[in-house]
Amino acid sequence: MIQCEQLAKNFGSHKALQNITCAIESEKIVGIIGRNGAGKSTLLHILAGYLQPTRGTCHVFGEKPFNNIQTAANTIMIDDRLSFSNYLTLEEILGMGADFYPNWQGELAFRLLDYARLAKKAKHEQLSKGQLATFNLIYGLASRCALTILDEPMNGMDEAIRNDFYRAILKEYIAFPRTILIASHHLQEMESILEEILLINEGVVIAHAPIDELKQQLISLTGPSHALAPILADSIIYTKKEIAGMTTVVVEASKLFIQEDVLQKKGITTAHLSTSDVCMYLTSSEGSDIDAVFD
Ligand SMILES: Nc1ncnc2c1ncn2[C@@H]1O[C@H](COP(=O)(O)OP(=O)(O)OP(=O)(O)O)[C@@H](O)[C@H]1O
Repeated sequence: MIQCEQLAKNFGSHKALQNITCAIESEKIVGIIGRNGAGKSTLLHILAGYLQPTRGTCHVFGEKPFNNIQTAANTIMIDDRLSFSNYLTLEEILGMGADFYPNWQGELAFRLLDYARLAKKAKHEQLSKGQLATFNLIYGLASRCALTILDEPMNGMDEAIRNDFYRAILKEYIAFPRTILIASHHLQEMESILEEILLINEGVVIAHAPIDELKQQLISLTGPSHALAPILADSIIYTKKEIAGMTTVVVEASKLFIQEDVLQKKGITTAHLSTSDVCMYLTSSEGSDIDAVFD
Protein backbone atom coordinates (compact mmCIF):
# COMPACT_ATOMS: atom_id res chain seq x y z
CA MET A 1 0.00 0.00 0.00
CA ILE A 2 2.76 2.44 0.96
CA GLN A 3 6.43 2.36 0.08
CA CYS A 4 8.84 5.17 0.98
CA GLU A 5 12.54 5.15 0.11
CA GLN A 6 14.87 7.73 1.63
CA LEU A 7 12.07 10.25 1.63
CA ALA A 8 13.05 13.79 2.62
CA LYS A 9 11.13 17.04 2.91
CA ASN A 10 12.70 20.43 3.48
CA PHE A 11 10.83 23.61 4.30
CA GLY A 12 13.43 26.19 3.28
CA SER A 13 16.53 25.21 5.21
CA HIS A 14 14.53 23.20 7.76
CA LYS A 15 14.71 19.44 7.32
CA ALA A 16 11.28 18.21 8.42
CA LEU A 17 11.86 14.70 7.04
CA GLN A 18 15.43 13.53 6.59
CA ASN A 19 15.32 9.89 5.63
CA ILE A 20 12.07 7.99 5.77
CA THR A 21 12.26 4.44 4.47
CA CYS A 22 9.27 2.27 5.26
CA ALA A 23 6.69 -0.06 3.79
CA ILE A 24 3.15 -0.40 5.07
CA GLU A 25 0.96 -3.28 3.97
CA SER A 26 -2.70 -2.86 3.15
CA GLU A 27 -5.37 -3.50 5.79
CA LYS A 28 -3.33 -2.55 8.82
CA ILE A 29 -3.93 -0.05 11.60
CA VAL A 30 -0.63 1.72 12.14
CA GLY A 31 0.21 4.28 14.83
CA ILE A 32 2.44 7.11 13.59
CA ILE A 33 4.21 8.10 16.76
CA GLY A 34 6.83 10.72 17.58
CA ARG A 35 7.51 13.83 19.62
CA ASN A 36 6.22 17.28 18.67
CA GLY A 37 7.83 18.39 15.43
CA ALA A 38 9.11 14.89 14.61
CA GLY A 39 7.65 15.05 11.09
CA LYS A 40 4.48 12.94 11.44
CA SER A 41 2.07 15.40 9.79
CA THR A 42 4.59 16.17 7.05
CA LEU A 43 4.84 12.47 6.21
CA LEU A 44 1.05 12.08 6.27
CA HIS A 45 0.62 15.10 3.98
CA ILE A 46 3.06 13.55 1.50
CA LEU A 47 1.21 10.20 1.62
CA ALA A 48 -2.13 11.97 1.09
CA GLY A 49 -0.70 13.72 -1.99
CA TYR A 50 -0.84 17.24 -0.53
CA LEU A 51 2.92 17.79 -0.41
CA GLN A 52 5.69 16.94 -2.81
CA PRO A 53 8.83 15.36 -1.33
CA THR A 54 12.14 17.19 -1.69
CA ARG A 55 14.09 13.97 -2.26
CA GLY A 56 13.53 10.24 -2.29
CA THR A 57 10.52 8.32 -3.50
CA CYS A 58 7.07 7.63 -2.18
CA HIS A 59 4.51 5.28 -3.69
CA VAL A 60 0.93 4.88 -2.50
CA PHE A 61 -1.27 2.38 -4.35
CA GLY A 62 1.84 1.85 -6.52
CA GLU A 63 1.93 5.47 -7.74
CA LYS A 64 3.45 8.79 -6.69
CA PRO A 65 0.70 10.39 -4.58
CA PHE A 66 1.32 14.10 -5.29
CA ASN A 67 -1.64 15.51 -7.24
CA ASN A 68 -2.56 11.96 -8.19
CA ILE A 69 -6.19 11.20 -9.04
CA GLN A 70 -5.86 7.56 -7.88
CA THR A 71 -4.59 8.70 -4.45
CA ALA A 72 -7.25 11.41 -4.19
CA ALA A 73 -10.05 8.96 -4.99
CA ASN A 74 -8.96 6.35 -2.46
CA THR A 75 -7.57 8.44 0.39
CA ILE A 76 -9.08 10.59 3.10
CA MET A 77 -7.04 12.73 5.45
CA ILE A 78 -8.73 13.82 8.64
CA ASP A 79 -7.09 16.54 10.73
CA ASP A 80 -8.13 19.74 12.45
CA ARG A 81 -7.66 21.67 9.19
CA LEU A 82 -10.48 19.79 7.47
CA SER A 83 -12.99 22.41 6.44
CA PHE A 84 -16.40 22.40 4.82
CA SER A 85 -18.53 25.18 3.43
CA ASN A 86 -19.84 27.51 6.16
CA TYR A 87 -23.27 27.37 4.54
CA LEU A 88 -23.74 23.63 5.04
CA THR A 89 -25.23 21.91 8.07
CA LEU A 90 -23.71 18.68 9.40
CA GLU A 91 -26.67 16.84 7.95
CA GLU A 92 -26.02 18.34 4.52
CA ILE A 93 -22.29 17.55 4.68
CA LEU A 94 -23.00 13.92 5.52
CA GLY A 95 -25.72 13.80 2.88
CA MET A 96 -23.16 14.79 0.25
CA GLY A 97 -20.56 12.18 1.31
CA ALA A 98 -21.97 9.63 -1.12
CA ASP A 99 -21.16 11.99 -4.02
CA PHE A 100 -17.44 11.76 -3.23
CA TYR A 101 -16.88 8.31 -1.75
CA PRO A 102 -18.13 5.13 -3.43
CA ASN A 103 -18.18 3.15 -0.16
CA TRP A 104 -19.86 5.96 1.83
CA GLN A 105 -21.77 4.75 4.90
CA GLY A 106 -24.40 7.46 5.32
CA GLU A 107 -26.55 5.50 7.74
CA LEU A 108 -23.61 4.78 10.01
CA ALA A 109 -22.54 8.44 9.86
CA PHE A 110 -25.97 9.58 11.06
CA ARG A 111 -26.08 6.95 13.81
CA LEU A 112 -22.66 8.09 15.06
CA LEU A 113 -23.78 11.73 14.83
CA ASP A 114 -26.77 10.93 17.08
CA TYR A 115 -24.60 8.92 19.45
CA ALA A 116 -22.18 11.84 19.82
CA ARG A 117 -25.20 14.14 20.36
CA LEU A 118 -24.19 16.44 17.54
CA ALA A 119 -27.07 18.55 16.22
CA LYS A 120 -27.83 17.74 12.61
CA LYS A 121 -28.68 21.37 11.88
CA ALA A 122 -25.45 22.76 13.36
CA LYS A 123 -22.88 24.33 11.05
CA HIS A 124 -19.37 22.90 10.97
CA GLU A 125 -17.81 26.21 12.07
CA GLN A 126 -20.17 26.41 15.10
CA LEU A 127 -18.84 23.23 16.68
CA SER A 128 -16.63 23.20 19.75
CA LYS A 129 -13.08 21.85 19.36
CA GLY A 130 -14.03 18.36 20.59
CA GLN A 131 -17.27 18.30 18.59
CA LEU A 132 -15.38 19.30 15.46
CA ALA A 133 -12.89 16.47 15.95
CA THR A 134 -15.76 14.03 16.56
CA PHE A 135 -17.60 15.11 13.43
CA ASN A 136 -14.45 14.96 11.28
CA LEU A 137 -13.69 11.47 12.55
CA ILE A 138 -17.25 10.34 11.80
CA TYR A 139 -16.80 11.71 8.28
CA GLY A 140 -13.46 9.90 7.93
CA LEU A 141 -14.86 6.57 9.10
CA ALA A 142 -18.00 6.82 6.98
CA SER A 143 -15.92 7.45 3.84
CA ARG A 144 -14.47 3.93 4.06
CA CYS A 145 -11.46 4.99 1.98
CA ALA A 146 -8.84 2.31 1.29
CA LEU A 147 -6.28 4.66 2.86
CA THR A 148 -7.68 6.50 5.87
CA ILE A 149 -5.26 8.96 7.45
CA LEU A 150 -6.14 10.35 10.86
CA ASP A 151 -3.83 13.10 12.13
CA GLU A 152 -4.49 13.67 15.84
CA PRO A 153 -8.14 12.69 15.34
CA MET A 154 -9.03 12.85 19.04
CA ASN A 155 -7.68 16.36 19.69
CA GLY A 156 -10.05 18.17 22.04
CA MET A 157 -12.36 15.17 22.60
CA ASP A 158 -13.13 14.27 26.21
CA GLU A 159 -11.92 10.93 27.55
CA ALA A 160 -15.28 9.16 27.30
CA ILE A 161 -15.83 10.07 23.66
CA ARG A 162 -12.20 9.23 22.85
CA ASN A 163 -12.68 5.73 24.25
CA ASP A 164 -15.93 5.32 22.34
CA PHE A 165 -14.31 6.36 19.09
CA TYR A 166 -11.25 4.11 19.46
CA ARG A 167 -13.83 1.35 19.60
CA ALA A 168 -15.67 2.82 16.63
CA ILE A 169 -12.43 2.87 14.59
CA LEU A 170 -11.79 -0.78 15.45
CA LYS A 171 -15.38 -1.87 14.70
CA GLU A 172 -15.37 -0.05 11.38
CA TYR A 173 -11.99 -1.56 10.50
CA ILE A 174 -13.29 -5.07 11.24
CA ALA A 175 -16.47 -4.42 9.25
CA PHE A 176 -14.54 -2.96 6.30
CA PRO A 177 -10.78 -3.58 6.48
CA ARG A 178 -8.67 -0.73 5.14
CA THR A 179 -5.30 0.85 5.90
CA ILE A 180 -5.67 3.30 8.76
CA LEU A 181 -2.76 5.50 9.80
CA ILE A 182 -3.25 7.32 13.10
CA ALA A 183 -0.85 9.99 14.29
CA SER A 184 -1.48 10.60 17.96
CA HIS A 185 0.13 11.48 21.26
CA HIS A 186 -2.43 9.32 23.11
CA LEU A 187 -0.49 6.10 22.55
CA GLN A 188 -1.39 4.47 25.86
CA GLU A 189 -5.11 4.70 25.29
CA MET A 190 -5.09 3.75 21.61
CA GLU A 191 -2.46 1.02 21.54
CA SER A 192 -5.05 -1.74 21.91
CA ILE A 193 -6.37 -0.99 18.40
CA LEU A 194 -2.93 -0.70 16.74
CA GLU A 195 -1.19 -3.53 14.93
CA GLU A 196 2.12 -1.78 14.47
CA ILE A 197 3.92 1.44 15.22
CA LEU A 198 6.00 3.64 12.97
CA LEU A 199 8.16 5.66 15.33
CA ILE A 200 9.62 8.85 13.90
CA ASN A 201 12.25 11.04 15.48
CA GLU A 202 13.64 14.21 13.92
CA GLY A 203 12.45 13.19 10.47
CA VAL A 204 13.87 9.66 10.59
CA VAL A 205 12.12 6.32 11.18
CA ILE A 206 13.72 4.87 14.29
CA ALA A 207 11.41 1.87 14.69
CA HIS A 208 8.70 0.16 12.70
CA ALA A 209 7.39 -2.95 14.40
CA PRO A 210 4.36 -4.71 15.83
CA ILE A 211 3.49 -3.38 19.29
CA ASP A 212 4.71 -6.48 21.16
CA GLU A 213 8.06 -6.43 19.38
CA LEU A 214 8.57 -2.73 20.07
CA LYS A 215 7.73 -3.24 23.73
CA GLN A 216 10.53 -5.82 24.05
CA GLN A 217 13.21 -3.41 22.79
CA LEU A 218 13.91 -1.80 26.14
CA ILE A 219 14.03 -3.19 29.65
CA SER A 220 14.28 -1.64 33.09
CA LEU A 221 16.80 -2.97 35.61
CA THR A 222 16.88 -2.14 39.32
CA GLY A 223 19.58 -3.28 41.70
CA PRO A 224 22.58 -2.35 43.82
CA SER A 225 24.66 0.24 41.93
CA HIS A 226 27.92 -1.74 42.35
CA ALA A 227 26.30 -4.88 40.87
CA LEU A 228 24.75 -3.04 37.93
CA ALA A 229 27.84 -1.04 36.88
CA PRO A 230 29.81 -3.91 35.24
CA ILE A 231 26.72 -5.23 33.46
CA LEU A 232 26.03 -1.84 31.92
CA ALA A 233 29.56 -1.20 30.64
CA ASP A 234 28.61 -1.68 26.94
CA SER A 235 24.95 -0.66 27.12
CA ILE A 236 23.26 2.45 25.86
CA ILE A 237 21.51 3.82 28.93
CA TYR A 238 18.24 5.61 28.16
CA THR A 239 17.61 6.79 31.71
CA LYS A 240 19.35 6.30 35.03
CA LYS A 241 18.22 7.11 38.57
CA GLU A 242 20.29 6.43 41.67
CA ILE A 243 18.97 6.57 45.22
CA ALA A 244 20.76 5.30 48.34
CA GLY A 245 23.05 2.84 46.53
CA MET A 246 20.23 1.44 44.35
CA THR A 247 20.15 2.21 40.65
CA THR A 248 17.33 1.94 38.11
CA VAL A 249 18.24 2.05 34.42
CA VAL A 250 16.48 1.55 31.11
CA VAL A 251 18.61 -0.22 28.50
CA GLU A 252 18.27 -2.06 25.19
CA ALA A 253 17.09 -5.60 25.97
CA SER A 254 18.94 -7.20 23.01
CA LYS A 255 22.30 -5.87 24.23
CA LEU A 256 21.93 -7.47 27.65
CA PHE A 257 23.89 -10.70 27.41
CA ILE A 258 23.09 -12.02 30.85
CA GLN A 259 20.57 -14.56 32.07
CA GLU A 260 17.65 -13.60 34.30
CA ASP A 261 18.73 -16.01 37.08
CA VAL A 262 22.26 -14.50 37.13
CA LEU A 263 20.71 -11.05 37.50
CA GLN A 264 18.52 -12.30 40.34
CA LYS A 265 21.56 -13.67 42.21
CA LYS A 266 23.10 -10.20 42.03
CA GLY A 267 19.92 -8.70 43.50
CA ILE A 268 18.88 -7.12 40.17
CA THR A 269 15.24 -7.19 39.13
CA THR A 270 13.93 -6.61 35.62
CA ALA A 271 10.71 -4.97 34.50
CA HIS A 272 9.11 -4.43 31.11
CA LEU A 273 8.03 -0.97 30.05
CA SER A 274 4.79 0.27 28.53
CA THR A 275 4.81 0.89 24.77
CA SER A 276 4.39 4.56 25.48
CA ASP A 277 7.48 4.62 27.74
CA VAL A 278 9.54 2.68 25.17
CA CYS A 279 8.61 5.26 22.52
CA MET A 280 9.38 8.10 24.90
CA TYR A 281 12.84 6.78 25.77
CA LEU A 282 13.71 5.91 22.15
CA THR A 283 12.90 9.49 21.13
CA SER A 284 14.43 11.34 24.11
CA SER A 285 17.38 13.55 23.36
CA GLU A 286 20.54 12.65 25.22
CA GLY A 287 20.95 14.37 28.58
CA SER A 288 17.53 16.05 28.40
CA ASP A 289 16.31 16.69 31.92
CA ILE A 290 13.70 19.32 32.79
CA ASP A 291 15.12 19.56 36.33
CA ALA A 292 18.39 20.86 34.88
CA VAL A 293 16.51 23.90 33.56
CA PHE A 294 15.66 24.92 37.13
CA ASP A 295 19.07 24.17 38.67
N1 LIG B 1 4.77 24.55 6.09
C1 LIG B 1 5.85 24.51 6.87
N2 LIG B 1 6.81 25.46 6.79
C2 LIG B 1 7.91 25.41 7.56
N3 LIG B 1 8.17 24.46 8.48
C3 LIG B 1 7.24 23.51 8.62
C4 LIG B 1 6.04 23.47 7.83
N4 LIG B 1 5.33 22.38 8.20
C5 LIG B 1 6.04 21.77 9.18
N5 LIG B 1 7.19 22.44 9.42
C6 LIG B 1 8.21 22.06 10.39
O1 LIG B 1 8.58 20.70 10.12
C7 LIG B 1 8.77 20.00 11.36
C8 LIG B 1 7.84 18.81 11.38
O2 LIG B 1 6.52 19.28 11.49
P1 LIG B 1 5.29 18.28 11.59
O3 LIG B 1 4.05 19.10 11.62
O4 LIG B 1 5.42 17.28 10.51
O5 LIG B 1 5.56 17.59 13.00
P2 LIG B 1 4.64 16.62 13.86
O6 LIG B 1 5.46 15.42 14.17
O7 LIG B 1 3.35 16.39 13.16
O8 LIG B 1 4.45 17.47 15.18
P3 LIG B 1 3.22 17.56 16.25
O9 LIG B 1 3.22 16.28 17.01
O10 LIG B 1 3.64 18.72 17.10
O11 LIG B 1 1.97 17.82 15.48
C9 LIG B 1 8.51 21.00 12.49
O12 LIG B 1 9.75 21.48 12.94
C10 LIG B 1 7.72 22.11 11.82
O13 LIG B 1 7.98 23.36 12.40
